[in-house]
Amino acid sequence: MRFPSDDELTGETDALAGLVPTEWPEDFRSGFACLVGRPNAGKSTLTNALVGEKVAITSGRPQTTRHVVRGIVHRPDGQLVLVDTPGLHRPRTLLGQRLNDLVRETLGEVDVVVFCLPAVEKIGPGDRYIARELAELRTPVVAAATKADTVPRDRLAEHLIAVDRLGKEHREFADIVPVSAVTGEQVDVLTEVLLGHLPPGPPLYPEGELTDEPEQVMVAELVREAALEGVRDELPHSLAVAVEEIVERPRREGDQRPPMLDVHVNIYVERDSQKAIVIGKGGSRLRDVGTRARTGIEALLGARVYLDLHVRVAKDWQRDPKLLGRLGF
Ligand SMILES: Nc1nc2c(ncn2[C@@H]2O[C@H](COP(=O)(O)OP(=O)(O)OP(=O)(O)O)[C@@H](O)[C@H]2O)c(=O)[nH]1
Repeated sequence: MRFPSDDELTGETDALAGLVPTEWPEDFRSGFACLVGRPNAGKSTLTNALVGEKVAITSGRPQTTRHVVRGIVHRPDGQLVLVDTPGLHRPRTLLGQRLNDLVRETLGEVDVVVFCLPAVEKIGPGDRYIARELAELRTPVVAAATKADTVPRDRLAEHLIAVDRLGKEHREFADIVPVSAVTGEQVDVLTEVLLGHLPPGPPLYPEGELTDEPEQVMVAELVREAALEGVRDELPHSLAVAVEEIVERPRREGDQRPPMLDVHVNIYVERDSQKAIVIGKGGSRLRDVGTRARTGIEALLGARVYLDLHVRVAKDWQRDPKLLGRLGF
């Protein structure tokens, strides 16, 4: 009963293929950035657009940072490492408080913060709360007017003015960049702006490296994404996912097919009504969730997967320190 190593999954023997380069241009810059913004602000989509491909996994390498790396942007003149921050929320629950401590710590340690403010929505109390928090930091903050493709130019201009005003009310933004992660418009500009905020230094990761997020976290996230699809508004923060076990099935000698993994996952919700939403009529929605998540997990792990999903009601899981610990908070 063990989780197969990366080597076994990819068939690669040289896990360190592509070492960190020993030579780099004199004016090379490298460092860390964090994307923040209220839920649905476009952080994940923008991360993928900046990295240029869907984040892939690699592991078994010491981390340069204590933080979870979401993606790495490689450019001839610099390297930008995007690290994860859990959502920045008003601390209403224990989860909120813990997240916020973690968020503050992370934000204080990166070189630049990207504050995502979607152009489709008016700036609201949630954004102001984050702006106030960011004003406490010394880290430069770049405001990204995300989802710029969704509004006409005049609305975008109004949004940019509102973003500028928000900065002036709290702490002026180092830059304001409209960007669309979907059309790719201005993604390069944003990358350039962010690189400009990094200190001079050597590349931190080998070229080709995209992220070193542990498999279990990535698997949990794929399930969470699938489970929230279409019901994000109803269950935004009431759903947590824990990967209980990933077990490789024994194989007959000489079997050339990819390994078969049993992946056991619990989805936690807070109320029976939420459980019903996740499961759907006669279990139809949960089956779809499973199919979607399984496809992603198979691509991620390079293995065939049997995905076993259980939806459990854990009343007030957000306030239960033991359960929070198990869920990785
Ligand atoms: N049209 C358009 N839609 C976008 C863009 N970026 C994100 N979206 C959509 O906006 C929704 C939310 O995007 P996410 O990237 O998941 O947002 P997030 O900030 O990571 O959300 P949380 O995980 O809830 O914090 C998704 O449906 C995306 O497809 C964009 O540039 N243009």
